[in-house]
Amino acid sequence: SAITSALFTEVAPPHDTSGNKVTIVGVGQVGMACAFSILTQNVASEIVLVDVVADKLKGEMMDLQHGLTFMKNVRVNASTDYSVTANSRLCIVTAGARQKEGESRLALVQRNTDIFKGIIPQLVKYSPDANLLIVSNPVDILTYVAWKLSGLPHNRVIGSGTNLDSSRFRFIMSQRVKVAPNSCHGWIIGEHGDTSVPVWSGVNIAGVRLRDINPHIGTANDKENWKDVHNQVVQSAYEVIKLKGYTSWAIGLSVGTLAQAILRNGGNIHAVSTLVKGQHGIDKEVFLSLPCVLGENGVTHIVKQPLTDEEVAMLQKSAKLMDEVQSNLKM
Ligand SMILES: NC(=O)c1ccc[n+]([C@@H]2O[C@H](COP(=O)([O-])OP(=O)(O)OC[C@H]3O[C@@H](n4cnc5c(N)ncnc54)[C@H](O)[C@@H]3O)[C@@H](O)[C@H]2O)c1
Ligand SMILES: O=C1N[C@](c2ccsc2)(c2cccc(Oc3ccc(F)cc3)n2)CC(O)=C1Sc1ccccc1Cl
Repeated sequence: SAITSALFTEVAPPHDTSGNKVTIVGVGQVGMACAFSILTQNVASEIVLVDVVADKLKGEMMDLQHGLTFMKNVRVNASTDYSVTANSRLCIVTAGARQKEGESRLALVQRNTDIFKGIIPQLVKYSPDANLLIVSNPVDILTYVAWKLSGLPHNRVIGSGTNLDSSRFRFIMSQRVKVAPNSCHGWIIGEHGDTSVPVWSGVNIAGVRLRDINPHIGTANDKENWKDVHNQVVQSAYEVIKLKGYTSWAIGLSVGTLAQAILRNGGNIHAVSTLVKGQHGIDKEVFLSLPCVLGENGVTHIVKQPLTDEEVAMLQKSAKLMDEVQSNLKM
């Protein structure tokens, strides 16, 4: 235009994409909480949104764009066409159908698997070098589905897994001990949701293991009933749903932190869902959460936590059940 030609002398053609591009598929409650978290934590230089509902997609894009003057150099774009996602370094998938009243989790899995058949190949077509971060539920099985549909190496297909479970555990623990949540340490591993596994031997504050103070911690005969902390992790998920109808902010902050570890090649360790065949006696191709080192090549290492026989048995039970569900899926 007359203004831009009066304003600028072009030196070289600008690239149409930036170095730190993140795609988010699904602009529902979770997807937009992830977008806002990534935007405000300055994780990405470009955020691209994809959804099938065009009006909501454009509205969410515009609403974020109108706030960009308050942020550092971030671009926000959106389209129902996956070509807009080209050259993403990280693709986050929050798309999916919600569990219907009385719907079995297996039925939900098949519905979301069918949705993934239209998403995952498109993401890989335009960003073959990207990491995939799966959030949609059931997240462990859908991370397996995404891995199979993508053809990517398993280290680059990650599920948010028990990252949110672990964060809720640490917060509830902090309320008991009355110190900051990020100074309370504990790892929840295994299957995300109702059947996750708290590793009581690792629960510590400043390296002081609570089990060394209370040897019964996490057991039925613990007078302080620390086992209830894990029960509250599950109950609080249902309570938030009952109170506000969905959950968003905690999972959004969790995903923002995982995205930062991956995009900054941070080497940070988080409980995320990864291929656990060969770990803790598991011989099935299933994804469960263990403490993983995260960087730009996805999961680079798995921490070999010493676990009790009971903890190993719970992991193996989840692995068996998930393998059965996966074998019944029409991929
Ligand atoms: N892993 C976790 O810890 C965790 C925590 C909370 C929620 N979740 C899961 O995240 C998912 C999203 O939750 P929500 O509350 O945002 O749901 P939502 O219904 O608000 O949003 C889902 C979005 O996906 C979109 N969508 C549906 N089919 C699509 C397709 N084929 N392509 C692109 N987009 C599509 C919908 O249009 C909608 O905007 C659910 O599966 C939920 O269970 C996981
Ligand atoms: O906080 C959350 N909100 C959820 C949700 C979000 C929108 S609709 C339902 C939610 C809550 C309760 C049960 C529930 O049921 C499912 C259904 C499928 C599934 F694979 C996992 C849980 N889902 C999704 C979800 O995974 C969480 S985290 C969570 C859930 C249960 C126990 C412990 C935790 Cl840490």
